Amino acid sequence: MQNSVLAVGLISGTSVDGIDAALVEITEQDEKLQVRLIAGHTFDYEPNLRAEILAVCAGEPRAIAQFCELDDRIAVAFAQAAIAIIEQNPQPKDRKPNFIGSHGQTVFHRPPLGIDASGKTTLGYSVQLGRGAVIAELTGIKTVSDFRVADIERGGHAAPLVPMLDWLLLTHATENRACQNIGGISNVCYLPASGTQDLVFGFDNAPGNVLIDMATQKLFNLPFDDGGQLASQGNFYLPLIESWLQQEFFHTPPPKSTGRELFSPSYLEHCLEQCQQAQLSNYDILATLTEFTARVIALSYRQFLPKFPDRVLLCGGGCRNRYLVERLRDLLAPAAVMSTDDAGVNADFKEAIAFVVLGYLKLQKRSGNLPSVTGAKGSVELGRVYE
Ligand SMILES: Nc1ncnc2c1ncn2[C@@H]1O[C@H](COP(=O)(O)OP(=O)(O)OP(=O)(O)O)[C@@H](O)[C@H]1O
Ligand SMILES: CC(=O)N[C@H]1[C@@H]2OC[C@@H](O2)[C@@H](O)[C@@H]1O[C@H](C)C(=O)O
Repeated sequence: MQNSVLAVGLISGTSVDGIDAALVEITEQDEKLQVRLIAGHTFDYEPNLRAEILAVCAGEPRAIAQFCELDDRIAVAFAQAAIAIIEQNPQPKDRKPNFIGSHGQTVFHRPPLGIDASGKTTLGYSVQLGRGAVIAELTGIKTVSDFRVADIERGGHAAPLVPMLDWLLLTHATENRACQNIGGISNVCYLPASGTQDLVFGFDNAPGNVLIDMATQKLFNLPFDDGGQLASQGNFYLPLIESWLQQEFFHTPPPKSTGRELFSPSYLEHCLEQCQQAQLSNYDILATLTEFTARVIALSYRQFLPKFPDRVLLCGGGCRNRYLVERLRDLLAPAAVMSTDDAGVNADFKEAIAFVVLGYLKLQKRSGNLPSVTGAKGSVELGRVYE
């Protein structure tokens, strides 16, 4: 049976740089999914809204009423992004999207702590703002949202969730692959050749651009290190990197997830103080933070992946940082390193596409999580539908 749907995927990630919107057509035949990206666009947050999101992410206290107001402001921005991408890309016969899959904006993420000696269970907690009900109301389109809740209820980390898309679209017949997302935070998904769903393995493995971005803003008053050109003018300082690599998170076995709670402004401050004590120039500092990011990724492969991959497929904004990619090529040899663009999945909009696919699975009453990745007790449908 062939089934074709049109949908919009929406996400703002941990970089908080803007809302990624993807207009996508999904076609399914004999359980083989085909995903066509019709259009992708990033809609920048209005600066005041972005500043408020970053303040909440950094743990600044807010009254519950302010928090709810922020939730609705984000939802309105998401709805506007959906409407804009639909209007900018009129479809034949005035075809309208069947649904929106919206991840929202993560502002807090705490992994599950499991069961302690006294028998107390602490489930994870993950807060995404931009409620689906408002998006559905403003767009008039059925919206699937709240994707992380059900996995958390089963004891999982509810992150990363994109490995379902990686498995569906990027598994290779003979090659062991790793999909490496470098967003604000980095996460990896290991796809064994012709592997079944239960053999997929993935986890949040490193900071992504978060430290590099914060340092670029602080030291150079620029939003990010375009192409890695600032870092490429410096020399990295290995003794500091080696000491930073000792951090517990990097040595904790998966399942594991993290966020801006760990790689926070105060984490960066601590790094910067040490760099200044070592008398590094601003260029050296960026080179050191970039090398640190690349080495954490490489270390995680050697420590935790079942096998070293034949090929690494990069996605997320970090794959536009040429210096970082060059360092990864060196550190991940002999694996071939390229972008998911070269394997048929747009590297900038992969996460937005993933939330279309997860929304599609929900509407088909199919499970969306991978317990082998999130550590949940079982497979479960992800998301809540708002009409
Ligand atoms: N040309 C470029 N050169 C260097 N870095 C870039 C470039 N373009 C984007 N980036 C980096 O990518 C970041 C955005 O990446 P992305 O949109 O994948 O993050 P995200 O989706 O917010 O994060 P996450 O995947 O953790 O949720 C920017 O903040 C910037 O650091
Ligand atoms: C809680 C949360 O939003 N986590 C993000 C974050 O950003 C990257 C990494 O950490 C990943 O685990 C996840 O996002 C993507 C979309 C995911 O769930 O696959």
